[in-house]
Amino acid sequence: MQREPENPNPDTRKGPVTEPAVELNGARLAYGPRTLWSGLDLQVRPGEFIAVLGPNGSGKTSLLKVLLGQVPLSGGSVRIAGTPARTGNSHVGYIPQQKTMDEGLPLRGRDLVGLGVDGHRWGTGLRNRRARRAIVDAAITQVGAQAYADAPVGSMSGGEQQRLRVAQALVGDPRVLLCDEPLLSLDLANQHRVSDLINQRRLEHDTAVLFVTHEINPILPLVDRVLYLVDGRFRIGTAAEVMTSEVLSELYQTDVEVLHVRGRLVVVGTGDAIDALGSAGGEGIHHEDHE
Ligand SMILES: Nc1ncnc2c1ncn2[C@@H]1O[C@H](COP(=O)(O)OP(=O)(O)OP(=O)(O)O)[C@@H](O)[C@H]1O
Repeated sequence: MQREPENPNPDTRKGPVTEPAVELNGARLAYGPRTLWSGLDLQVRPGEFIAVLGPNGSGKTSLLKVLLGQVPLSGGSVRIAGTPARTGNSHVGYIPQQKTMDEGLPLRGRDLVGLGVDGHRWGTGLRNRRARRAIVDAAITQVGAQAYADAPVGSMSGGEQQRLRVAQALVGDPRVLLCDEPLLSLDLANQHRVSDLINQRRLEHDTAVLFVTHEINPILPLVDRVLYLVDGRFRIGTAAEVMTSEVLSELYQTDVEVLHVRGRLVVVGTGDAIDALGSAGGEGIHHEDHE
C-alpha cells in the first residue's frame, strides 16, 4: 500500500496553493507559569506580508520558534506550509536575528548561503554538487551579492552579511519566510535593500512573510496585516486598523498616541522600546513630535 504523503500538495507551486501558508488555531504559549499569549487564531495566505510587532519580551521570537517547530505550543494547533510545525521543514526559510560574525570566521559568503541547502534533496556526488552550486549561485545573484560571495563573512559589512542571510533563507525555495528583525542595525539604504529583496521574493513566488520588527516604517508600504502583541494581549488587522491611538492604548493599557508624520507612524507613550517605531533613520520622535 502506498503511504499517504505528509503533505498531499508538497511542491505544486506552479498551480495555485490554496491552503494557508500558516495556520494557528487557539494557539497558546507558556513558559512555566507565564503565558506569553493564548487564544491566537491566525491564518496567513500565500504571498501575504505580516508584520509582527510588540515590546521586548512580548513573545515575537517565540512565535517564530513555534513556527520553526523549535518550541511546542502549550495549547491549540499550528500548521505551516501544509504540515504541522516541525524542525527541518524545507518549505520554511528563516532569517535569524543578526549577530555580528567573528572576523576570523573561516566561512566564505557562499558557504553561509550553502548552509541553507537541504542536504537530503541534493545529496552528494558530482552532479548533485553541481546542482547544489547552481542553486547557491542563483540565490547569491538574487540578492546581488556576487561581488563579495567568495570573501570571508567576517570581513563583510553588516548589510552585506544580511543580504547573504536572506540568500541562505531563499536557497531552499521557501513557501514561508520567517524574519526576525532582519533590518536591525542596518542603515536606511540597506534597510530598503533587504526589505525589497524579501518583498520581491513574496511577489514573485507567493511566499508568505512573517516579519518581526520594532520598526514598522521601513516596511509599512509592504505590510498586508499587523500582529501586535503586548503582555498577553494582541490585535490582528491592517496597519490602518491596528496602528491607532485607540487600539495601542488598549493593548498597552495606558495612553498611547499614534501620529502620522510625513507618511510615517510615530508612536508616543508606550514607555518602552516600541517608541523606537518613530525613530527610523535616526530622526528623533521628540523632534517630530514638536513640529
Ligand atoms: N525557553 C524559554 N524558557 C523560559 N522563558 C523564555 C524562553 N524563551 C523565551 N523566554 C521568555 O519569554 C519572553 C518572550 O521572549 P521572546 O524572545 O519571544 O520575546 P520578543 O518579543 O521576541 O522580545 P525582543 O523584542 O526583546 O526580541 C521573554 O521574557 C523571555 O525571557
